[in-house]
Amino acid sequence: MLTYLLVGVVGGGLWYLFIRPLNHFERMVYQFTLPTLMVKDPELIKELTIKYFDHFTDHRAFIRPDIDPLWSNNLFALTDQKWREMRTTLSGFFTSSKMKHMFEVINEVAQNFSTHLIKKEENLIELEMKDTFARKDMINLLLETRKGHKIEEGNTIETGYATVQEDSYFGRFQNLHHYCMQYFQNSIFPDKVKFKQTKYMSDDDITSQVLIFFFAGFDTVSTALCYSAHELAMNKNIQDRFREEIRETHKLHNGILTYDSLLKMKYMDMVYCEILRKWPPVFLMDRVCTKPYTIEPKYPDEKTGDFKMGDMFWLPMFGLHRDPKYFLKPEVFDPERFSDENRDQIIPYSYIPFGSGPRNCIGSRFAILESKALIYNLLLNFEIVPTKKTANPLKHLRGSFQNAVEGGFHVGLKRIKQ
Ligand code: HEM
Repeated sequence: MLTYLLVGVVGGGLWYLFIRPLNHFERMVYQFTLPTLMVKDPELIKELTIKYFDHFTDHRAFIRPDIDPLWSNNLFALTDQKWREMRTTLSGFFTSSKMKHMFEVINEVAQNFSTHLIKKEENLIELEMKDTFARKDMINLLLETRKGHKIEEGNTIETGYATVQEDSYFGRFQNLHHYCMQYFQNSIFPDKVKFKQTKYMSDDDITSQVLIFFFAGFDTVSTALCYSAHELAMNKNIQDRFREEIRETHKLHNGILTYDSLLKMKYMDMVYCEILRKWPPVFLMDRVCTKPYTIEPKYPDEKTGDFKMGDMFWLPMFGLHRDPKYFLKPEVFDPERFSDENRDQIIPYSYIPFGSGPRNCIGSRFAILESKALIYNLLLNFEIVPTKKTANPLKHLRGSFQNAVEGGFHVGLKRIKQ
């Protein structure tokens, strides 16, 4: 009896402290002693991230500027006015025309990825994408940073950031990213960037931005690609239809992929949007209150939600994207959710893989472009199939800070004879 009482009291206390629903829109969680509002209501997401963005401009700082200036000066970590100025400067580097300008490089490396696999001359290449990429390439990246701006003949590609060995398949994709980052550094940031007519970005500022572009895009894009490979392997019909569209585009443009033709591919876009819906690489994002704010109650029995400076809220991407209120049968991989007819039914701000408002992902265009270029070249030459090692359903690895799955992403690549 006493045990039941104890369990009831402790359980109730924990529930009250950590997961009690307060209002229609929210759930309070604690990061140790720091109360954090988990915002579940799309309308409130809009209110806090767009309409009253001025009250919640920053992400939480993990590293003090005096300890690591390189980290704290990057766009993700910058706060308030410094963030505004840097964001204004950097936004110009991610416009459609800049992406168009980079496309040749992006596609060249994406093609190289497929060519390398074709050279294997194996009927079925069995791969674990994430593992290969994470273990081998991070080591290479850290140890072999060197100069150079070329793709060499043979089995090794050199970039300004890394040398990736020939058996490292998704590393070849990573090179796409490294290569483009080098482009940013060499071509878009010549010597010093002019900053608001009077100021200049220092070398350290530039390095900080290149650092965050690399890290923010490093794991996210390759994670999205791993999930893409898995879902396409498990959904043959979708893969076949997707390849059909790729072949049509290939034929129509005499085998030359252009920026415009890639982005015109509707089914590709539907598939990639659905990947980011079902498997958002960033499953949670934070904001810190920088100016006091009160959320007004919506229903008579609700209380106001008072934010003071330093309080936080979280945007739960994964939770929203898997909520049956917003996406029917959320576990089902269904690109039709993003067809022209159905897209309008998606409740605004229930789908936010790149975050929301002025602080959203600055690299989203770039991420989409490099992912699509890689998938295009891959599907043109290979059928992605499940192997004995393919886990289905995938299970997220608990206790990992990264977005990883139990046992890894195993698929097979079957060469398509042209
Ligand atoms: C599929 C790939 C990617 C996903 C899902 C993703 C997602 C996100 C999310 C959710 C945020 C936070 C947005 C918010 O707080 O509202 C973010 C911020 C950011 N991302 Fe990405 N990202 C991706 C790829 C990239 C790439 C390729 C780059 C760089 C080239 C990049 C650079 C950044 C930067 C610099 C920020 C901070 C923006 C700021 O604070 O102003 N991301 N990203």
